[in-house]
Amino acid sequence: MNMKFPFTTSFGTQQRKELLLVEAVDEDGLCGWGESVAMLIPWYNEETVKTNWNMLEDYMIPKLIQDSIEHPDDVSAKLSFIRKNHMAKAAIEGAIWDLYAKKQQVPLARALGGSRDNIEVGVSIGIHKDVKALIQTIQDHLEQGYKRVKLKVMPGRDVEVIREVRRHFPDVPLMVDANSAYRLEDTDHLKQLDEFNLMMIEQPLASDDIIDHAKLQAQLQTPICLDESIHSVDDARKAIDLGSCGIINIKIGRVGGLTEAKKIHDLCAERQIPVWCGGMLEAGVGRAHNVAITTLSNFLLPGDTAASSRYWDEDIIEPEVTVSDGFIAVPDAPGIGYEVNREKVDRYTLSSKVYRRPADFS
Ligand SMILES: O=C(O)CCC(=O)c1ccccc1C(=O)O
Ligand SMILES: [Mg+2]
Repeated sequence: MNMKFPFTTSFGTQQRKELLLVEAVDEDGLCGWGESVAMLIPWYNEETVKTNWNMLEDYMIPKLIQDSIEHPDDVSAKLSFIRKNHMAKAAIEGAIWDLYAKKQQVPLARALGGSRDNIEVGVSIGIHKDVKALIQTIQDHLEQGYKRVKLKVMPGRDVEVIREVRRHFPDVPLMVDANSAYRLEDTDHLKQLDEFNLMMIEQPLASDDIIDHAKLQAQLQTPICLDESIHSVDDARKAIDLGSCGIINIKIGRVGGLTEAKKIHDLCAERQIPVWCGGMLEAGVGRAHNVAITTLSNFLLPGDTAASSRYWDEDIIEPEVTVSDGFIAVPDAPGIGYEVNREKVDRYTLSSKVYRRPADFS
């Protein structure tokens, strides 16, 4: 699928998306859907669409197919013999969560323990070459009701750009995301951001770091939010203990699925660390999963899950995810609550494969 606009971050520009969908079908013919957020190039983490397919085919599906699954919370334990590959794990676990919720005839949001019936959303805006164009993009999204604006930044596209944005929008809830573009030596430079009353600065330093982030946070007033650095509830605990961040971005794919996402959410609630749901330019299935997890009580800040129409001329779900006054209404149909449009999925499909349980499975 091609996005409506090229999206530029400190690691590169993307517009074409290939996404891996997993459909889990039970003995009664009920089906659940999951979407991998891996990209075509391993920029954000080490996974790609192809490595996901490989991991699913060679290790994950053979393991899950050989015994019964009582509850979706069991999936991550069954797959724990495989290191990392979190986006592939999340794709299949997500399909099983959706299937489970449909079987229980409850919305996925409720199956996960969420209680909100609408969620507040913001928008993530890529690096623009031209500041005027950026101001216009921000203006357009504020008019559409988005509750906060996140700007991608990198060295050379930061302090002066934010100053100009603040001049136009002095009171807008604003944050920035560096996708690991800085180093600890940039501390003095990053301190200049404190004057802009930013909600947070997301992932300024290395994707595998929590030590330097703690040193940086000690020097900054603006809270650091970790994205890339948090892969598990243990990572979150260590980062909180070290003082590496004041806020955590939860992405279902990055942490290996909804079960781990819930654990991080619960830990952060206990430790009074607000969380919000990050985005990975998802199509409808992934977007629907993000909506469901965001209904949990400690998702206290607007997420990056914007409307389908921000990204796609046509999404693969019905209805599409829509935003009104900065809120998404959480669907109340069972499972993810949106229908996957099979005709559209078929039209976009490059390859697909069916894996069946052995005939003697009981
Ligand atoms: O609109 C979205 O889905 C969020 C976009 C976004 O910020 C992002 C997109 C791709 C990879 C990483 C990130 C990020 O949050 O760091
Ligand atoms: Mg980020």
